[in-house]
Amino acid sequence: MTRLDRVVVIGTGLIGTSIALALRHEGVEVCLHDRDDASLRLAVALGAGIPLASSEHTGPADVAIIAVPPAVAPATLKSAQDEGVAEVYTDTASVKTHLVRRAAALGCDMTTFVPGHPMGGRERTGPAAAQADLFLGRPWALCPTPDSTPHSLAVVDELARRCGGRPIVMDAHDHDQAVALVSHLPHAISAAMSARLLGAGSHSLDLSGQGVRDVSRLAGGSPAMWTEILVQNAEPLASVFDAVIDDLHTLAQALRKVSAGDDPSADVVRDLLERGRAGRELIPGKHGGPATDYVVLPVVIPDEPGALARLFSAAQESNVNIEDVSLDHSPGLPVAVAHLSVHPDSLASLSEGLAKRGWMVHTPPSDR
Ligand SMILES: NC(=O)C1=CN([C@@H]2O[C@H](COP(=O)(O)OP(=O)(O)OC[C@H]3O[C@@H](n4cnc5c(N)ncnc54)[C@H](O)[C@@H]3O)[C@@H](O)[C@H]2O)C=CC1
Ligand SMILES: O=C(O)C(=O)Cc1ccc(O)cc1
Repeated sequence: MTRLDRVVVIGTGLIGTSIALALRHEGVEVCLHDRDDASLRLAVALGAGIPLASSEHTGPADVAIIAVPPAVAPATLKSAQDEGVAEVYTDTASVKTHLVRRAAALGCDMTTFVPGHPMGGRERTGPAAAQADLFLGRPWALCPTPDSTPHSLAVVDELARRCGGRPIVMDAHDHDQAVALVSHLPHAISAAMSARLLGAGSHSLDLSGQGVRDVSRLAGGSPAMWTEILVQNAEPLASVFDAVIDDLHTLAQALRKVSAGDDPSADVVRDLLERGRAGRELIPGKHGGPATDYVVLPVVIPDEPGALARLFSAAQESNVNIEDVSLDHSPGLPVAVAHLSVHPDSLASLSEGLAKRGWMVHTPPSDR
């Protein structure tokens, strides 16, 4: 097994601290560094490791992880290598071709460097949002350069696995094309949709339900960091945008025709919705297999302490495993709606079990 006894994390924000916490759980010794003292102190207080500056070790660590914003990642790598903090280096930046080009131009040692990208994250930044299980079951792209040694790749592969991730080795160019579609496009669409809300009056915003919350989640990310990401992946991203704009343009045209009385144009609308549903079904589940299509059972619950606990225990008495749960609650109302996600085979037992125990359930129709 590849040795991973001591690591250095540079950049103790969301990603760096999450990696550090995951490695601490594995018993790995972690030294931390951040240019911002407050971030470093919080990461230390969370148990992510000890400050690099106070470490008694003088020799290089097994691997250093550069988890800083994309624009400063190449220069941070260069100074870490100049100081000899580790034998092997990786990073977590969301775009790879730009980083590799800049790192080579700065004279970084490309033999000990294996660019990486863990595909786990959230829309919050900083160590306070860090989670040890952020990468559990998530893909972790490894994009070795032509110069990266097999030993360097083996060390970074081991690092990703010890954090619970699934390493996938790929070329930096292919990586950037892929993330343009599956990561950067969703973020930009979330921002574009949410930006529309700026002009909306409160009479519109008051009607906000789960749909607008779901689609706007990513727009909550850091505009500064995401500008760096989108700008670094400009070409692949612009091409994906063109395709989406084509779809939306066709949709707008069809809607105008329908509104002018051309009923058959509704087929164009349906076609996009059908393709959308089919595309969504292709997204692999968290653990790489086909996505499990859970069904959601809405249950009305009183807005009072202990209501959720009673609901869960009723589900347990019905012998049903709840896979996920979300709550919809309108301010001022004495009730909320708990959406319980369960395996389709369990829906009937859960629905009957809860109804029998006095809960108000709304069994969904089988298809819409
Ligand atoms: N946010 C996300 O969900 C994901 C982000 N990434 C990538 O991971 C990297 C880090 O992102 P986050 O942790 O979200 O950002 P963050 O803003 O939470 O953390 C970045 C940290 O880097 C520190 N930093 C900045 N310049 C530095 C320097 N020169 N030397 C030392 N520390 C420095 C900052 O003080 C901050 O604590 C980015 O490159 C991002 O593209 C990758 C996967 C997911
Ligand atoms: O919030 C989410 O769902 C994400 O997908 C997070 C994310 C953000 C940036 C990345 O480079 C990779 C993953």
